[in-house]
Amino acid sequence: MRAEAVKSSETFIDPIEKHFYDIIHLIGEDPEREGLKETPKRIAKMYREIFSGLDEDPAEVLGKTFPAEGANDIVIVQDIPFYSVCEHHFVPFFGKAHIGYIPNGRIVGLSKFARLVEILARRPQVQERITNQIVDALEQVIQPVGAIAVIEAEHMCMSMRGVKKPGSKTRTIARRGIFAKDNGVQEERFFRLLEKE
Ligand SMILES: Nc1nc2c(ncn2[C@@H]2O[C@H](COP(=O)(O)OP(=O)(O)OP(=O)(O)O)[C@@H](O)[C@H]2O)c(=O)[nH]1
Ligand SMILES: [Zn+2]
Repeated sequence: MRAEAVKSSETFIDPIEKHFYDIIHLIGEDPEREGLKETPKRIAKMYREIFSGLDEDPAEVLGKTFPAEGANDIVIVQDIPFYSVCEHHFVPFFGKAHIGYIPNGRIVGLSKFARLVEILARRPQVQERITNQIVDALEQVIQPVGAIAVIEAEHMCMSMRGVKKPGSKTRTIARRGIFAKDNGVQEERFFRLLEKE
């Protein structure tokens, strides 16, 4: 591979730009050719966007909750689409998240589930961690009777490179409270209700 390209760092607004300028050179391309000239800047801007979840706190996103006396049965928000970045290869993995919980006097605004998935996905991640962080955030903020999250995703690092198996899906699950304690009774209900879709 080539040596690092020479361009004064003053010409870069974002330090990420400088590093991508060098990477483009190192792979054997010309970072000064017209089509690539603005690419380091675009990538820097994109990285600030797709990793913006690192600056956000899941508990804060769910922070606003509401009382709901008598709401003591399962609530499911399903098919929340997301795009994340695999922390091993820095290529996308994407799919859908399904979240269920049984309230314990307090409920969460429905949009906040999508916001929660969004900020957890906008970080370098592994699928298992996002799944667990979803239920941990719910536990922390509203102490539900139980919480469950399922994520189904395709990993580009398995599709476009490496083992090259496009279409293969990974499913992860995380359970807290009653979902982990009642020998699968609530978990089975959750999956039955999901299948109704
Ligand atoms: N458990 C888990 N593994 C992941 C996730 N995303 C990517 N991986 C895996 O991370 C692993 C990294 O394995 P390594 O052997 O260190 O890297 P590699 O040589 O590039 O592996 P290959 O992908 O098999 O070519 C691979 O098996 C990926 O499939 C994820 O969200 N969860
Ligand atoms: Zn990967």
